[in-house]
Amino acid sequence: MVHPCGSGAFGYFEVTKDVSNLTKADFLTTVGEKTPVFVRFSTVTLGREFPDEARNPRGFAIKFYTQEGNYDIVGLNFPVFFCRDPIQGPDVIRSQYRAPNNFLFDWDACFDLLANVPESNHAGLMFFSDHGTPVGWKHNNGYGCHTFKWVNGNGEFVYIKYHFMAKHGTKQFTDEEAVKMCGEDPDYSKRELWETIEAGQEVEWTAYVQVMKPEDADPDKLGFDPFDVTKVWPRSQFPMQEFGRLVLNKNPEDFVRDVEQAAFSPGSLVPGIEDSPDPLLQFRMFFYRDAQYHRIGVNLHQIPVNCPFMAKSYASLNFDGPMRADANHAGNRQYVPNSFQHKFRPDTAEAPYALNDNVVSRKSHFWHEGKKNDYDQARELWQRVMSPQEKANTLKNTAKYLGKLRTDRAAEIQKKYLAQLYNISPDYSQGVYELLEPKNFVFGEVEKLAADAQLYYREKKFLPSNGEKLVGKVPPAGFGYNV
Ligand code: HEM
Repeated sequence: MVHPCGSGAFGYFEVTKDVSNLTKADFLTTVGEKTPVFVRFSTVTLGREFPDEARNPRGFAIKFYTQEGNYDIVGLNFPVFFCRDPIQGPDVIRSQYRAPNNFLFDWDACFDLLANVPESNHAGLMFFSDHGTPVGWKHNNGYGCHTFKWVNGNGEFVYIKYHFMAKHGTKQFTDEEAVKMCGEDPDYSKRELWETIEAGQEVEWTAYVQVMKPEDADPDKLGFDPFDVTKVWPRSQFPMQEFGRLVLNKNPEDFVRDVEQAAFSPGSLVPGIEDSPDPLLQFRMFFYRDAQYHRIGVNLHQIPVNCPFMAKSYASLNFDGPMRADANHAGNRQYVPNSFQHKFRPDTAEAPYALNDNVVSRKSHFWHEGKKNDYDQARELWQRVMSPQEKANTLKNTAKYLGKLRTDRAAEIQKKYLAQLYNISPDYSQGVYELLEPKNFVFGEVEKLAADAQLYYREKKFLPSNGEKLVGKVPPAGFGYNV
């Protein structure tokens, strides 16, 4: 179970810049238009009653109640995730979770996964920096993380990434301050949001997109895979374009009804916004609802916070079943396309969700797999972006937790993990090693391992094969079945 500890609030999204040339999404086409929203913040792997200032990534999930149905952005306060292969997602979660035999937090598992998955160390660097202990929910930026597609009225599309930048600025606790706050007020983040809104203040983020033309989405030209959720798009190449503001101004009335039973899904899309060929995103589009059908029930959309109450014609796709109490399609056909006129939308023949094209999947040719360039962006973050103070804190935090390993494999895990850091930047690795207590190996062993740490647990079949790569445009010959 993930993201159980969290809280949220209602508000609105307002379009501030015209992006109608990029997307036909109805709620984004008119400057000044306001759409109601609900936003839930969370820690990822810590329990519901666990102190919410503890070291962890933060969930940042937005539900837009649009007139075309609900649209969810289910993001994080990190712009990247720990893995790119969707089937590895549950492993990432379990490695940061409690050990099943004794239910104790398991630092061996956490570092073991980072040690063996080269691409996880971009998010790993953020995790152990003070980014892992932000001051409450409101001093966080929110990121969509994945690459999405915006499609305009002419059927033309661009790839995009979302950024929600905290208007109140970002703030972080040091490890010591966060640990102290966990004891003083285990509900710090939840309380801060609640009290800010109760005091009549608004909490706000400015929304930006980065835009990439499909013909530019070629990893060989870019030097990174634009569909890899462990990578960012450099802002110098893909500038941030403002398009709106996200404002929270109303607290929930009932925690269980409005917050606990909120259900977000990356598959909850509206026309004009589509997925990209990112396999982890495509996987998420399906399984969130499965988790929620188990957690809440099949008619979860009838819970007020999940109900698409703004939709011009609200006809649920869950025909019949338990808890069903609404008009059951109200006499409309329960399938599309059909030959009947829709009772509420007589003017449209379009299916509720029509895809722009049929390129929605990719072969498992991860462009960075097994290459040293997997570390390039983490190196950029370490060497160019982080201040000397931020680096010093990161070294201290990392060494503190790396020193907590207890299993008989501890030294091996520590060495392999430091080999990953060495490939990011030798001084990063050396800095952690110097602060590590106790030291059960010499640094020379780390240097040796680093030579091929990029190949740890790489399956040959996933290494990019000759000439095969995913680019943003449909190849003239199509893919496989598509020829
Ligand atoms: C394959 C990798 C992943 C797995 C297996 C996974 C799994 C899950 C599951 C099972 C839930 C609970 C769904 C529910 O009951 O409502 C969840 C919630 C969530 N996930 Fe993921 N997740 C993955 C990757 C990601 C990524 C990449 C992001 C961000 C871009 C993300 C952001 C979130 C957020 C924000 C929530 C909580 C939403 C809320 O507040 O209710 N997850 N995830």
